[in-house]
Amino acid sequence: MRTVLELERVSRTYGHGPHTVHALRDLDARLYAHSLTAVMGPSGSGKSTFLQCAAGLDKPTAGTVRLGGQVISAMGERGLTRLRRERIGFVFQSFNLLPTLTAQENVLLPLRLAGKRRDPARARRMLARVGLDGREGARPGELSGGQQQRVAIARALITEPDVVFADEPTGSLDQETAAGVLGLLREAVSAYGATVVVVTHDPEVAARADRVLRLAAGRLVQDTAGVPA
Ligand SMILES: Nc1ncnc2c1ncn2[C@@H]1O[C@H](COP(=O)(O)OP(=O)(O)OP(=O)(O)O)[C@@H](O)[C@H]1O
Repeated sequence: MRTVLELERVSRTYGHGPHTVHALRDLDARLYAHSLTAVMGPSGSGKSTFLQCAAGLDKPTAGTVRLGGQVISAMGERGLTRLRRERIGFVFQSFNLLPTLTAQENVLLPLRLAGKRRDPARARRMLARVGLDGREGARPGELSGGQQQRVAIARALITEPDVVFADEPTGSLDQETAAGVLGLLREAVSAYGATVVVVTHDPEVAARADRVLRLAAGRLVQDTAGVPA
């Protein structure tokens, strides 16, 4: 299994002195290519902090994060912004689509931001793959929650990122719609070879993941892939 992302002895603390919060403590983890990993754990266990450090949205207080062998935990903000645009895809609980743009324009946004060629046919193909054939011109307000999340997934995949990070992607959807969205993330792995990391409380996601990482109090306490925690 090829390692895409590696966290080595990563700690993230907030605050100082007696008020220090240890959100992540000396955490080692590897994420493998072409797999769906669920990151689980109780509220406050460090899941969001893990995602933010792994995705270059936040910097660890100590330790190293490597994406494809490149140390990203030492990169400056400009480099990180570029890296996030070009090599990482994001899917959020609240979809985070731009309300004034159509589905197609939302999907093309990462390419626009990266200064790359925006090919409408490619966006349409991507929207068709997520089951939104014919809805290219719809704005987010005209789409259901599940459909909006499908647009967000298409947007996350259009740059063919090294890793897609999804933060509670099914959190605001009913069970049936959530199952559809989860199926799409699974398909992104099996059909397109994507690497997907989902932070979730949803046991359905964990049940369909290739691997589950469980955090507690900022530590990795369980790894179902059998790598010693
Ligand atoms: N910006 C911040 N300032 C201070 N403390 C923070 C900050 N962000 C997170 N923390 C603390 O770090 C710890 C881990 O938080 P984190 O949000 O990573 O947990 P989580 O597992 O994602 O929780 P949840 O499931 O509730 O979203 C918590 O104790 C939290 O209060």
